[in-house]
Amino acid sequence: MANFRVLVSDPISEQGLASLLEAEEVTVDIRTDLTPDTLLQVIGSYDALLVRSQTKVTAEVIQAGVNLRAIGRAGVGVDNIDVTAATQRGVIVINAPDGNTISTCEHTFAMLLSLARKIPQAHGRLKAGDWDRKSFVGVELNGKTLGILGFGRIGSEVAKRALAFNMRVLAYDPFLTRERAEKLGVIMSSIEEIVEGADFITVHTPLIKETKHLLSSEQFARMKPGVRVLNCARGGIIDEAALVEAVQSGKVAGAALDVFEVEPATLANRLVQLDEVIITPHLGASTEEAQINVAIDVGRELLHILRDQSFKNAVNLPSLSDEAMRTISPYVTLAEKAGRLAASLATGSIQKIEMIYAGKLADKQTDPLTRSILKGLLGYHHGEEVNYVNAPFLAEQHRIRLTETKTSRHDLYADLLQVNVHTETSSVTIAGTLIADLGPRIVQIDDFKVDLAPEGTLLMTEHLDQPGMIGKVGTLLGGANVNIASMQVARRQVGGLALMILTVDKVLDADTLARIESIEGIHRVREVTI
Ligand SMILES: NC(=O)C1=CN([C@@H]2O[C@H](COP(=O)(O)OP(=O)(O)OC[C@H]3O[C@@H](n4cnc5c(N)ncnc54)[C@H](O)[C@@H]3O)[C@@H](O)[C@H]2O)C=CC1
Ligand SMILES: O=C(O)CCC(=O)C(=O)O
Repeated sequence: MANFRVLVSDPISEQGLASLLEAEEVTVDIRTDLTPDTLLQVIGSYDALLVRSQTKVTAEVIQAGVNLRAIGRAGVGVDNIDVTAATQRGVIVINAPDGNTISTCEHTFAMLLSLARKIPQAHGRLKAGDWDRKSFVGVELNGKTLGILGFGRIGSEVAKRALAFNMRVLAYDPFLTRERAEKLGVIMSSIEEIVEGADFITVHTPLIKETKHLLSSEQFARMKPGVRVLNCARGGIIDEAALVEAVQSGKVAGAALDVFEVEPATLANRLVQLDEVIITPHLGASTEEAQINVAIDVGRELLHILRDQSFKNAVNLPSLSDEAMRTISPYVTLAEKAGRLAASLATGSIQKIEMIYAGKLADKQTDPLTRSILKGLLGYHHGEEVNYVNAPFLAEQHRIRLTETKTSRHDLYADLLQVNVHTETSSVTIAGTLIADLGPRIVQIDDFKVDLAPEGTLLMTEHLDQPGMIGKVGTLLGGANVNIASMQVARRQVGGLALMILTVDKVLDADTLARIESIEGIHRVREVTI
């Protein structure tokens, strides 16, 4: 049994990690004391790395992790992981997106109420021995407008609670539909409508190029006087310098922040010092429940990856529903084998790969098939370093043009997957389909119609369609003690070029291949194990 080594380098609930800790084939090392340098020294001997947000998984760490197959994040945001570097190296990055949604939403709501009623400030004053009732007059949430920027898991949960407090909720998210907004009882709005119309604004987007400083001085200028803003998502979505100014000018009556542009935040951050700003040290997901939930989710999926089982929550792979995965998975093997076969027949450096999905396949999510074709194609030349994660990246790196075409009709087959590979000197076409009870079949090689199970070692000859050719090859193979398991012959026209494909029981030596190639009338011989 394989023995996988997993390094857990941040504090993660051991109760949640039980499935990983108890797996017979997995050794888990929990080492939360590693410095960046020691992490670099030890990472080479691990198959997987599990982190929360403390460990910085840099390109250097990923490079040093020569055996790394996966990096797991016990939480949502993966901004402490260099996902691009992981993708380039073919390392899968997974997160645990669902486990801390409710905790972070509840923390946001706790901050919303605290902000409205100045609870932290009043608490601090009384703890200091001062019974001050005048300074802490708050506002009600009842009847106020809450603007939510980013209406994903957390944003939509915040909305439900706000509605229960009789707030009017405006929501903006590029993926929000009117239908969903209506169903949840929120008003689908633009960023401008939220900025100009809300009494409270809360952000729940990831921190990406498009959301960096989503709220900046320009937006603060257009807000209602006395607006209150919250950030329990990521530091940097609200421009901190602009927020300081807006609070000091009185435009913003208060802010509640769980996250900061630089963490840990210190007294050097002016927001930490402003009385109107209430703060927590990135505690959104810090509940017993959330920490167990995210550990269960990430531990389970990591185990699936190590066991080569299907897994969820990959950040650098397309995400498919279970149903979509079920319908597409029978084609995955066909796609990879079609890619490998195409690579074995193509001569010269590949310039362009066309992938055509016809018939029923045209309605499916075909990204996993495209990745499988590329894995088969590029893996033929580059070996094991190519996987589903880095195959598109490697194609891009080799400046190979990729095209994908979908067409809902096919004259002969219910569904057909076709790969056209163009090199600087030639082109190869491979097409395949799934046939009930038989599984994947290759049905076309260039313009030859064939019916071939894509498995085992294939010997392919292109030769002149003339009497005796098959016999000569068969005799030669018999003399070399090579058994033929199956045979296909196709031709364009009588006496023209013909294609023969033999499935043979063992890989041929170079001498036998050369002797076949030297038979008169044989134009080309190729052998591939797929
Ligand atoms: N404070 C904490 O401890 C925690 C913080 N978070 C952070 O909260 C944020 C949201 O998490 P989830 O709701 O789970 O993620 P999610 O992926 O479910 O939702 C994010 C939403 O933001 C939307 N979005 C993306 N670009 C946008 C844009 N330019 N404008 C408006 N919306 C945009 C997306 O369409 C998506 O619906 C993440 O940044 C996450 O890292 C999550 C958990 C704990
Ligand atoms: O691990 C944590 O507590 C941080 C949670 C978080 O920010 C996230 O899941 O994105």
